[in-house]
Amino acid sequence: MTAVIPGAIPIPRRAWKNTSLGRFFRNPRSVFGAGLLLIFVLMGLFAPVLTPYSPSSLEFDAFMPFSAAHPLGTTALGQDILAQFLYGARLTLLVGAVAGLLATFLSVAFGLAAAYFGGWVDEAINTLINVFLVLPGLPLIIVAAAFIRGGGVWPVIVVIGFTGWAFGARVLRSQALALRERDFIAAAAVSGEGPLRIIFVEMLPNMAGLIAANFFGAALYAVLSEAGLSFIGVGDVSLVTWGTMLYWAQAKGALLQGAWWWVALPGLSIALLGTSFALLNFAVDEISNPKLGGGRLKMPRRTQAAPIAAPVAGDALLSIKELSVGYLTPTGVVRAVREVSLDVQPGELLGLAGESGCGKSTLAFAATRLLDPPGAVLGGSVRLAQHDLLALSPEELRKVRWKEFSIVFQASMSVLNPVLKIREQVYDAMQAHGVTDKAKLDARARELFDLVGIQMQYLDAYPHQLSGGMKQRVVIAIALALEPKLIVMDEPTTALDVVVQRQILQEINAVRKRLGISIIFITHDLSLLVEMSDRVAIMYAGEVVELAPAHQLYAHPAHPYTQQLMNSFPPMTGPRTRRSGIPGKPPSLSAEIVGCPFFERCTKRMPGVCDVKPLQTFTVAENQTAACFLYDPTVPSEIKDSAIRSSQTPQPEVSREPAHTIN
Ligand SMILES: Nc1ncnc2c1ncn2[C@@H]1O[C@H](COP(=O)(O)OP(=O)(O)OP(=O)(O)O)[C@@H](O)[C@H]1O
Repeated sequence: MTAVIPGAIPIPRRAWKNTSLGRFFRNPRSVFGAGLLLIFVLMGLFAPVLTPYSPSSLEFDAFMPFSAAHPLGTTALGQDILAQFLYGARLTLLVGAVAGLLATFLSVAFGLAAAYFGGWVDEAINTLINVFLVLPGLPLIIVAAAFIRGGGVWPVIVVIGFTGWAFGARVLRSQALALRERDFIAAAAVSGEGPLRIIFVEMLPNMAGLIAANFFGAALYAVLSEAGLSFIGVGDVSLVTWGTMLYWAQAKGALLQGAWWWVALPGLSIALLGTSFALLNFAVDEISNPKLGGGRLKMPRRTQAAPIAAPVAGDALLSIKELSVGYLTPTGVVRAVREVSLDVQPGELLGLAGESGCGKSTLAFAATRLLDPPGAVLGGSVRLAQHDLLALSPEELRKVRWKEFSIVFQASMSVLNPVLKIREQVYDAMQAHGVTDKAKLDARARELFDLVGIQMQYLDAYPHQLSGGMKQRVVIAIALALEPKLIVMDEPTTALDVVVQRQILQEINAVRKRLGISIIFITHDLSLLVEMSDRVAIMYAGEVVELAPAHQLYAHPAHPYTQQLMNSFPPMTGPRTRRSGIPGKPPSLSAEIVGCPFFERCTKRMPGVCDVKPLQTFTVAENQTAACFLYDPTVPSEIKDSAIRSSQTPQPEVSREPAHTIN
């Protein structure tokens, strides 16, 4: 019996009619296509039962009319036409199925290899595909078949298979290339899945419809090619297929003799077989794509979070030291992160904020070894517990990722594979790290769903059946699967509406406190960050310009940039007032920055100090640091006082650029 949770919209148990087989039988095209194919298969299988004659026996008179003994008469050579037709189905289907499979196998192998390995492999395969596509199909088969003429059915199958793969390979290559760029493939690679598993478990199921279409197309091509070859007398005309029936009917003047059915029967059957392949092609495509098979399920009521425990204090879990990261572009190096040092304590939620383009994501990507070229770490170190993250080999990194730390990105719900059920995807991360026991996997999945507030029934849903918020919860559940010590969350809720964002953020915070994991949290919502973080780091132009406990940062922001940033947001309490952004724009990260990067936009700037001295970080209060010369004990207090005084009088605008988005 399905348990009913009050207030929730239960997912009905998967009725038989909702299974792939159920949908197959409810689809008129698949029923008609499969029905036709079944008739032909049964005809071939039961040929010895349906007719007493051998198809090649020449013992009867030529062109005998219809009779009880010969319901379809006889051929010019005295063979029973019904026997020829029934037995002909056997070889015709065999050629279609086996040559279709062979061509499909080659298409999949070449198409996937080209897309997955890229580079010279792709170039070589693409050239081969182009050569096969440029060569005219039928003449190519005729030439090839002429060499192996009279060798039975297998040479015909081989020739058709080897000449019929190129078009499918091109289509599958394009599909695989598109899939390779999808987030869920990148996520599978990041979670440690090997190339074979990625190809066979992640990519192939997503291509099932196309592969099936390819198979039916190739089978149709094979049947028609065999008929064409036989009809013109190439191939083995001593075999009995519908193609050779056409050949003999034409050669012996069946139409002139009035025996039109000798031509019509195999011709019409070939057309009907083609129709059944085409119908099955459409149906399989629909069934293999879960998006076409079910409705969207509604958001369930969230479960109540358990009481929250305080975070555990102790030595730094993550220690980033003087990390410098750049993008090596043709016009020079964009120095996106500049000698950043940050520590994250066990159980701590460290918020990271700053304007768009200040290097938050680059810092998160570089620290977790996810930076792709042209990004490169230019210096510094990252330690997570006992691991020197930047020095780990790919294999060592694979073992550490998900187990020691995991990552949730902006809109990372797109990492969910659309054709795999949520359950399989939750299991995946755990299986990649050696948890294979089904009971343990199931128990853990249930635990995780409970943690992030999703009903268990959704384990058996497909991603498209979940709302955006639920998908994001699933991704967070997956990130929690192996109880990592640290989760890096880069704007994990940006793609969601404000209400769902809040819910999920609160949920994340509750889970974090309950499990004692550390989180680096990047979000555009600074007031929320202040509310939920233990400490907040403010980044500007690739540097951490202020680091302080959240309440301290809120009550006494030290850096003028933080102060101006805070002024850009509505207050958490009190009346709402009109807010403006920070005038001006950050400096170019490609250029050398002398002095304070915020100098041009700062209302408290001290010319002659801030724009000439190398930037340093100063202690402002207990646990609060700021990269600002207002806190430099060597700068005379008169200069500081004058700068602060002048900031209280209206400032000339440095730039009339529109305010920037604050992230
Ligand atoms: N592939 C790239 N090539 C060159 N420059 C890049 C590349 N990716 C990012 N950058 C630059 O690096 C700087 C930091 O970008 P990053 O995405 O880390 O900032 P961010 O603070 O996370 O911004 P956002 O909040 O918009 O994501 C920006 O100036 C950006 O233009």
